[in-house]
Amino acid sequence: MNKTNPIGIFDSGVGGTSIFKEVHRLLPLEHIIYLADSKNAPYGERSAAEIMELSHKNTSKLVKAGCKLIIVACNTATTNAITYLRKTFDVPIIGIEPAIKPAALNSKNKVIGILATKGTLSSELFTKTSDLFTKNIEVIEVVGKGLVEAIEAGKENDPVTLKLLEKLLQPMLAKEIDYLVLGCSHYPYLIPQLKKLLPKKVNIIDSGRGVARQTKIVLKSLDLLNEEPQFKKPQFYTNKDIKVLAHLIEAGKNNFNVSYLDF
Ligand SMILES: N[C@@H](CCC(=O)O)C(=O)O
Repeated sequence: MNKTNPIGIFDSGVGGTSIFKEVHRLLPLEHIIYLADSKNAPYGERSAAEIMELSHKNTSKLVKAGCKLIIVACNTATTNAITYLRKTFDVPIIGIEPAIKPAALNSKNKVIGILATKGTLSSELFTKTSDLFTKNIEVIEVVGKGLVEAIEAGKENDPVTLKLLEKLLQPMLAKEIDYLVLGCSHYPYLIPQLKKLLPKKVNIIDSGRGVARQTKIVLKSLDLLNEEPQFKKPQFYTNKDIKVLAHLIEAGKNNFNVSYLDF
């Protein structure tokens, strides 16, 4: 494998672009190929077998494109399929999991909230991690049903989305959480709306920076970090609508390529 080969990132849709941004910020010399499987979103309501099959399809495409490392920028795909992917593909694979550990360690109230998909919250991997770090912590888990669809449709500011968000936060507000963990890579796109609905003392955390840092560590350890200037623009592919994706990554302002691809 060559240092100049691309990093491959996939998500069930546009949400993983929140992870892409952190990776691109930390590793600007890396060429990145991003797959948005928006046609099959949301993954969170699918069975573990379906999530594995879709994750296999996406990883296979990125491996065939010569990617030197794959980032599963989707909590639902990571928690349901990463063990299988690592067994199946001979390429380093980095996943994303809800940042429960820092929330649990830093919570003063000892009550934290986690907003994620049904697929993530019901996965074995999530349950194991959560049990490990939340011994003396109350965890209020809420399935963000409907939020991925809203973001995929570019409706973050729609009154229906805001009402839904308000309803989803109710159980967490009632228990006075002081940390909200965003356990889905789509949700960082709702941070401005969440800030308006939550008291100031509530810290909102996601896993984007951690994934970027981990990517750098792994590439360095394998001597695969690209150190040469590189002129290839990050390449995004979607199998649905390019408009929302282009808007989220500000493709007009940034020098990014967005194309339609049937995959
Ligand atoms: N990006 C989402 C995928 C959710 C979905 O498609 O339901 C995640 O991190 O879980």
